[in-house]
Amino acid sequence: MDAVVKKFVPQVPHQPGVERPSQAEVEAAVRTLIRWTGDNPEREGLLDTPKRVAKAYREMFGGYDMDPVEDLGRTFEETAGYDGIVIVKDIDFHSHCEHHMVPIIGKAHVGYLPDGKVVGLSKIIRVVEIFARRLQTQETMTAQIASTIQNVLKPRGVAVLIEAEHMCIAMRGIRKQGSTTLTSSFTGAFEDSPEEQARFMAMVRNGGK
Ligand SMILES: Nc1nc2c(ncn2[C@@H]2O[C@H](COP(=O)(O)OP(=O)(O)OP(=O)(O)O)[C@@H](O)[C@H]2O)c(=O)[nH]1
Ligand SMILES: [Zn+2]
Repeated sequence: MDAVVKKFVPQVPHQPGVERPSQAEVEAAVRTLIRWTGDNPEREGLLDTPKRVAKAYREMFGGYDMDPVEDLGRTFEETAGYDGIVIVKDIDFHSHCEHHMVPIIGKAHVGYLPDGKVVGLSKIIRVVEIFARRLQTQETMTAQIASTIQNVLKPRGVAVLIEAEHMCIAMRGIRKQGSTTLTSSFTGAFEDSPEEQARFMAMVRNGGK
């Protein structure tokens, strides 16, 4: 995990060298997929579907047009000296697996140890959203959230735990419902300290009780 975190460079909105197709090209591609299912794209109920799918894709994959660095740039230093752990837990997300382009549905838990400044809590949620709204593996998404917060906010450490169900496992292939995949990424003080990791995990599990 460490190697992934160190290699990651916050991504520019579009992948370099990728040019977006035209609306007509996307709609034609959706008509092709409809024919691949065995249905008829010319029947009435499917006539507007290519347009709807193109619009839905722009929304579900809107993370390529968003920059997490911007959101994390707005910080506050007036915290009355608070330097304890901050955790935003149970952040629901929907992503899509990069292998099958079907949903990954889960929750992210993100914690950090401030170093003189904190960030708006909604910005942590936005970072999760931005990486979720891209084609992903769960491991990559976990590492991207941790390393982006570490690199931009520069706290003493970041902890990310993601638990998710992959529809490519539930709906097709092995067709196993209800399995949950857990991934975690730790940077800074969390990376070096099993006690800090355990404290994060306990607070996520028990809400700090
Ligand atoms: N590591 C990892 N694997 C994932 C993730 N999402 C899906 N996968 C797996 O990616 C693998 C792709 O395997 P392949 O053998 O290339 O593709 P496939 O023939 O469709 O595989 P099956 O799903 O086993 O039918 C599968 O084992 C999926 O379960 C993820 O987020 N992380
Ligand atoms: Zn998949």
